[in-house]
Amino acid sequence: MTPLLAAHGLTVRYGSLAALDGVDLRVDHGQRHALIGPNGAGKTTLLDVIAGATRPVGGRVLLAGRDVTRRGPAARSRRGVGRIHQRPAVWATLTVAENVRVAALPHAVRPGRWRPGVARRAARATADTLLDRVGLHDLAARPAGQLAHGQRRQLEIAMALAGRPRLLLLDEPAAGLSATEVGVLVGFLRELPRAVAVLLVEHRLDLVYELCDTVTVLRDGRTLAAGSPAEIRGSELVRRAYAEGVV
Ligand SMILES: Nc1ncnc2c1ncn2[C@@H]1O[C@H](COP(=O)(O)OP(=O)(O)OP(=O)(O)O)[C@@H](O)[C@H]1O
Repeated sequence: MTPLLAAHGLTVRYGSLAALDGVDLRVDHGQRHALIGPNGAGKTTLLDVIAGATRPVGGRVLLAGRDVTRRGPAARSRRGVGRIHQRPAVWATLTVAENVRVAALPHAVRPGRWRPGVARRAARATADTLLDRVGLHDLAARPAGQLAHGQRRQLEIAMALAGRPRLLLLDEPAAGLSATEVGVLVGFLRELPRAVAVLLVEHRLDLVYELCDTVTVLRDGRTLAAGSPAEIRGSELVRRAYAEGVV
């Protein structure tokens, strides 16, 4: 079956540094795939390339078999790529509900059927549902800038889901969250429908092993290992890479 995401030979250079050096990655429909590795391994750069925010100097990105290497972030989003960032990116002066509605609007009606009133109503309904799901319904009227970090994280996830992604890129979603908030996040991610595949960058290996069925380990811009959580957990190569300098 054609994979949802296929990346071949991705290379990104910053001066003499190869942030990515010929990386291959495959994510299947509905998969929970983790990307781990020491600091500076290239994990965020790989998400950037998949999201279309960074153009590689070599390699190709295919989404459901289509080459999108030359397409920007908006085109990737239309093709089903959603993303949350290391630092939650929300519009601080808009309310929580408005943030999700704005994110939902371009996806609210099918292309060619655009009518402003219909789209606005659909976006409003999507926002209501998603704010319920992430537990922010009671804060819907609050400016997003007033939210605590963990709440912003939930809001950004709701905004990403408003784009109806088939592939959700999550960059360290647990960073800066309290233990309770991590529990909420994990519960939420476990309940995500399988129609959404997840590519998760996370330093907390307990979360990786709990949430993911496949793990790819990067180091110095290259793939060090890939396999099931059990295989990665048992890998001496991975253990050494982590012992030598991580997190
Ligand atoms: N815009 C940039 N300009 C120059 N170097 C960069 C840039 N972005 C990333 N790098 C370098 O590329 C390498 C890979 O960085 P990247 O952020 O992808 O790593 P990472 O695995 O996500 O690390 P971390 O776990 O610390 O977030 C690092 O050496 C980093 O310093």
